[in-house]
Amino acid sequence: MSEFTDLKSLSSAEYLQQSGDFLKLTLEQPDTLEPFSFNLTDGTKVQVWDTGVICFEPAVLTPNDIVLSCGVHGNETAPIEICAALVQDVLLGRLTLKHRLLVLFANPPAINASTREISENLNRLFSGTHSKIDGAHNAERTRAKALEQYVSQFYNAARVTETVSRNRCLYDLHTAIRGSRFEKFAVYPFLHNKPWQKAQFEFLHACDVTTVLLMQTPATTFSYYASNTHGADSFTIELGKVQPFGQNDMRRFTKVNHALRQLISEDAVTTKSFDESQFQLYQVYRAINKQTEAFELHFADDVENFTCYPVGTLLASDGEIEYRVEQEGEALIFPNAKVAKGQRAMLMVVPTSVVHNLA
Ligand SMILES: O=C(O)CCC(=O)N[C@@H](CCC(=O)O)C(=O)O
Ligand SMILES: [Zn+2]
Repeated sequence: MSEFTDLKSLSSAEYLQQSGDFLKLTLEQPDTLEPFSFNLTDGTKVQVWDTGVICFEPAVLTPNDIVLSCGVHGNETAPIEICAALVQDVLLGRLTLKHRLLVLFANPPAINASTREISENLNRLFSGTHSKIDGAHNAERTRAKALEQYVSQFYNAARVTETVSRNRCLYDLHTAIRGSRFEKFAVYPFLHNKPWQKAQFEFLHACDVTTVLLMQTPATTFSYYASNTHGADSFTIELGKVQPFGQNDMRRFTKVNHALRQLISEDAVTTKSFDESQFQLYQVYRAINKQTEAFELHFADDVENFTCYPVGTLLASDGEIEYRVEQEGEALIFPNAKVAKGQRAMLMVVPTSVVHNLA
């Protein structure tokens, strides 16, 4: 389609069929988009459920239900660019879909504003937190509730046969505020002591993600919601450091791009057998929550995720409270003094192994 095609002269369906640019359509109408649907020439049904919410259903049934999400934090642009290109290629017939797919551009107003959030952190509002009675009403709460409904609708609408059990996954793609000793890493939500999945580590390896943080407690994140509520294989996947649109070096995402495209268009992703020695595995040693507005970090903004300091080093203070390194090998991750009071301001993590609980 010509780059001069005017969105306003076409219906949304016509625009999408001609341009494949679902991200542009979403960002032009960031608050709401009337649902519509059409079929691709190969029979794949395309349904737009809302702004940023697009569902694809191939004509032939497979057991896999795949959700890809991005833009939960509006300034994390690389995953948004990856997903937008992937959706466009499916819509324009350059990538043939094999499995049911739901793609979510999670927080369009924050993407437009190039900010992490508008009113509050969307990724702290899942598993019903959006509707806690003492909470505020805002666009992120409304969106968190809607996203839960769309994910439920997607998984529940799968055409189930009696003999085939379905495989659900949800990969929530992010980038981190800081640089990282290990550029890409995943957060594996708490599985309530069920075994960690070897096939999922193999998929992460194919995505060029070999650092994994294993969580030991429930969370209010999107990935924990998908895992705990829907039994999906799910991760938060951090693909590098935040950059403005157009400033991502897309060559750094070749492997993850390829793996995601294989995931949706082929029977299986090409993987290597799991070998723990090729991974950096961590578990949470302690979570440090911001208790007062006096919370401050005692290291520089360019200190990378997974940095270790000697035992006794002062890392943060919160009024009278001091947080010092307690254990050899303890590494910091996601330090952020700007979070809301009561929220996680930093995690301290330690190396671990999964061989004792792996399926
Ligand atoms: O770089 C940071 O400090 C934050 C990056 C980010 O958005 N991380 C996610 C992790 C979610 C999880 O724990 O699964 C977040 O904080 O929401
Ligand atoms: Zn994020």
